[in-house]
Amino acid sequence: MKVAVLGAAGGIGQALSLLLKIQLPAGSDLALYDIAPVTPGVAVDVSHIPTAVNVKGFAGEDPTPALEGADVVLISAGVARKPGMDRSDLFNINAGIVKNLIEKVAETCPKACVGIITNPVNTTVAIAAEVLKKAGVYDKRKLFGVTTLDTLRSETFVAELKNVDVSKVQVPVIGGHSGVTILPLLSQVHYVSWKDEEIGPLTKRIQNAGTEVVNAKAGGGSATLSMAQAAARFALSLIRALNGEKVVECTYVEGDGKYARFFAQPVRLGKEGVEELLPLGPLSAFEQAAIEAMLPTLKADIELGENFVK
Ligand SMILES: NC(=O)c1ccc[n+]([C@@H]2O[C@H](COP(=O)([O-])OP(=O)(O)OC[C@H]3O[C@@H](n4cnc5c(N)ncnc54)[C@H](O)[C@@H]3O)[C@@H](O)[C@H]2O)c1
Ligand SMILES: O=C(O)C[C@H](O)C(=O)O
Repeated sequence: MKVAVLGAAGGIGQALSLLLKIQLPAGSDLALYDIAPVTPGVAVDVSHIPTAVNVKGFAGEDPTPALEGADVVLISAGVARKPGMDRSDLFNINAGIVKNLIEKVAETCPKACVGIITNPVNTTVAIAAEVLKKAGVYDKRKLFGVTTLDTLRSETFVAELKNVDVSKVQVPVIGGHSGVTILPLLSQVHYVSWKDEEIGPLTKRIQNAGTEVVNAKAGGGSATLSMAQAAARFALSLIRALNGEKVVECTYVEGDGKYARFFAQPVRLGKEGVEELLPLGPLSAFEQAAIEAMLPTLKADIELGENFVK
């Protein structure tokens, strides 16, 4: 199994590379790529950790050598938010970066599973889909927006608020990855009962958690360490599935289009990527209303990405 990280010299990329070096199955190859000249050095650095994972680093304008033979490509290349910005403010720079990188994926490893971390995820995934489609290699089972950080945050905040063992908390998070499009299905959390007045504020905290980090870092970037853990969890689940296990994760994929072309939802992963879209399950009146309320934003975000490529 070969995993390529594009954006590997960045805040997320370096921490993710470390986690993958430590946790990928023995015999895996890890290719680290970034435009930053330090990237081969990042690879040398993590390569000294004694695990049976082969690491190579590549810098410069062309990601092709990193992508050759890749089974999984994780993309965190691009710019991050500063206080006062929305994720959508990153579109002008990150749209072109994702488009160019995905063109190389389409040429070099068209059958790879691709996880997009670069914001605005609601839009960059649509860009990636359109680029792959144009190249005639789009397989919707293999393209993912990585929304796992919303799941991690939901697990953490629910456990804190309800004083329960965090390792037992599971929270499906659906929709997209910005503001009101992030919807944790708190009504489905097992072993927890809710007061009506808890749901609104907790939902809002989860939706604004990215901004909480951006403000706390005060101009020094956005979530990197928790995001690296989220991306590692997603990638390791995907790799277990590609190796034959059945694994369930929430992720932003092209589904049945009931709500929007792309929608984060629980999916069963298998040897070819998404094997089955799982039902959202019973929704509370609050959750049903929140889905309806997010759809204009989510659909506009998706359309922006589609039009960028067309
Ligand atoms: N999906 C999520 O939940 C989530 C969470 C946190 C951050 N993000 C997003 O991830 C992205 C990266 O965040 P970060 O904190 O790692 O930023 P960063 O600035 O620390 O790192 C970005 C890296 O991308 C590299 N890069 C820029 N253009 C490139 C190109 N054309 N090819 C290859 N590499 C290129 C830079 O050299 C840099 O090393 C941002 O867009 C951020 O908003 C997403
Ligand atoms: O909030 C951001 O800009 C980064 C990321 O999407 C996050 O949720 O932390």
